[in-house]
Amino acid sequence: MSFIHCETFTFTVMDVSISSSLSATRPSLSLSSSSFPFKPHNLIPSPNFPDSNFKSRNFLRKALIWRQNQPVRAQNCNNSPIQENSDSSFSDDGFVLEDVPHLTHFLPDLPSYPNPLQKSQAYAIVKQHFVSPEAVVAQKIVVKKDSPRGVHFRRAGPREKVYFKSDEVRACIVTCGGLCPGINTVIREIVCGLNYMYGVDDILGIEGGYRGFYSKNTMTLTPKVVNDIHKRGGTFLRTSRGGHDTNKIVDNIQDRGINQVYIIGGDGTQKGAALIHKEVEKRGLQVAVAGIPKTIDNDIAVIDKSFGFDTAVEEAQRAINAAHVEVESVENGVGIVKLMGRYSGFIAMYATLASRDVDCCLIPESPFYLEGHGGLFEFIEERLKENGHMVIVLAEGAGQEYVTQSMHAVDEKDASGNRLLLDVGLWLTQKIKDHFTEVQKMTINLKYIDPTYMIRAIPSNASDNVYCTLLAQSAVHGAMAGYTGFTVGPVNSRHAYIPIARVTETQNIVKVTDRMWARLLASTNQPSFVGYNEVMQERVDKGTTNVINNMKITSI
Ligand SMILES: Nc1ncnc2c1ncn2[C@@H]1O[C@H](COP(=O)(O)OP(=O)(O)O)[C@@H](O)[C@H]1O
Ligand SMILES: O=P(O)(O)OC[C@H]1O[C@](O)(COP(=O)(O)O)[C@@H](O)[C@@H]1O
Ligand SMILES: [Mg+2]
Repeated sequence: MSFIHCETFTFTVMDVSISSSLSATRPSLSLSSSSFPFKPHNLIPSPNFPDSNFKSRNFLRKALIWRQNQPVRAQNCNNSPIQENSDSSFSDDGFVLEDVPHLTHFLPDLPSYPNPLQKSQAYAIVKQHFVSPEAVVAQKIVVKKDSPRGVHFRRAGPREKVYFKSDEVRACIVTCGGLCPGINTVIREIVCGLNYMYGVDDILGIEGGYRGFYSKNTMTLTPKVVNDIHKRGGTFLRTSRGGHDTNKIVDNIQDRGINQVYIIGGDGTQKGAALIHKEVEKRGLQVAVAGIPKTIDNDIAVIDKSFGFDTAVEEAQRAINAAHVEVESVENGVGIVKLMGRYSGFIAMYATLASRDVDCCLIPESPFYLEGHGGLFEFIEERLKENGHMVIVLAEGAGQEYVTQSMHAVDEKDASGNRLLLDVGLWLTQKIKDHFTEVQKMTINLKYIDPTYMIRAIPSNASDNVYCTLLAQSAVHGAMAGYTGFTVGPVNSRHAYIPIARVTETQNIVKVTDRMWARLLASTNQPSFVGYNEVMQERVDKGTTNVINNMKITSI
């Protein structure tokens, strides 16, 4: 068994089963990484680790070749050679650690200090004060007996050593992108965590998103100032889209003497955080950059779930209930509820599964069609005959291709470059109305509810509050321990430090081939629309249209 990793190097290799017997001797070995030519989030695969699980196959192949050509030099994490454990040998069990950067990677002489939590009353009773440097969290927990051990992330939590003296910390917090329930709780808990756990009392709030670094004044944050903010929706610090200017931001960080930056935001924000981290590293500044992932859409990769998502699903129930009450009180009532979800239908899917009053859920990941056998119109007709009413839940990103084409709209973008969506709810309402009055000659009662901003603006519920606290405290522990360029989040229910690139390279979407979507289909009994392509092709073959894309629109 062998264990090769090092907090002090950018690249990490682990070919190891971490066992408790090993942790006592901390069998950490490191490879000299100076000659390593590329560093996509510090990942080195074990030699026989199958790269089919990864997007960056090429990288892994190169890493593998590089790794096989390297002389192995055993060291511990303080760079002093250690004796290889007797039961340590290189094993090809496919263990991979995707490590996060550490300040000592580019500031090797940075002094460390004992963690003040050692003396904390709160932690006095905890069996193991500090998270062992060997503790990692597996990305995949459902495995087969002989499958490679796979990707792991560093477990989040307090470390024995910190790389900042409490009275030398000047932290700042910024919130960017769209709103989401729970942002204020995260702000509050970063401030309180820094203050109560580490005695830090110099914390600045950057107002109005990234551009606030260079165009606004800062506000001083103390536990007293943020005491009540978790009871409010929105963000106490305000937010914005666009305005990310890496150099101006880092100039400002430098000018203000900030050495810990906490960045709360979605995929766009995290990409910005990665750039800030890189610039900080380039300038050789002792500045820890910590990202806290935020999105109501739950589309951030790797982490189990984003904060505010549970609150959103819960609040969505109120809109669905209202739609249901309305439509069951009239004849042929059809309720349409639009929920957020730009590219992913998680809110719609979970709200549907939770509600039991929803007859049909439409999400961006599962294309649907309106006319013909197996189409939405046919399904609505059946449900109305059967029950006299029905409720449709619609994610805002669903059917965008239809709406765009029918409105001949041009692509518009917001200040951050995100495509602006058209209102699919209004479009669908009109289509259903037209179909049933003009084609079916049937009177229906349509009620369209768009609760999106009402959902996004509420404070977080109890479970999200707890979750936000964990995120905030993990971020604080990570920054104090000298980690940087990382994002925090739960992976299989354990909080971990994840390289930022890992959460921005892909977006989480509902996998319609997974069992969860099947559960939804089984609960609503809606059409799966899987025949979509076949139907379209059939129509093209029949000569009704020449272009599949046009067909989608002209036939609706
Ligand atoms: N690729 C990127 N590189 C640097 N900054 C970015 C990038 N994408 C977005 N940002 C910045 O991140 C902030 C929030 O991005 P946005 O996409 O609006 O929200 P979210 O972070 O929730 O996805 C904005 O200030 C924007 O300028
Ligand atoms: O109207 P805004 O503020 O641009 O926000 C709308 C978008 O924000 C979202 O809530 C996602 O926001 P983020 O990208 O900031 O996470 C989407 O669901 C929605 O399309
Ligand atoms: Mg986004």
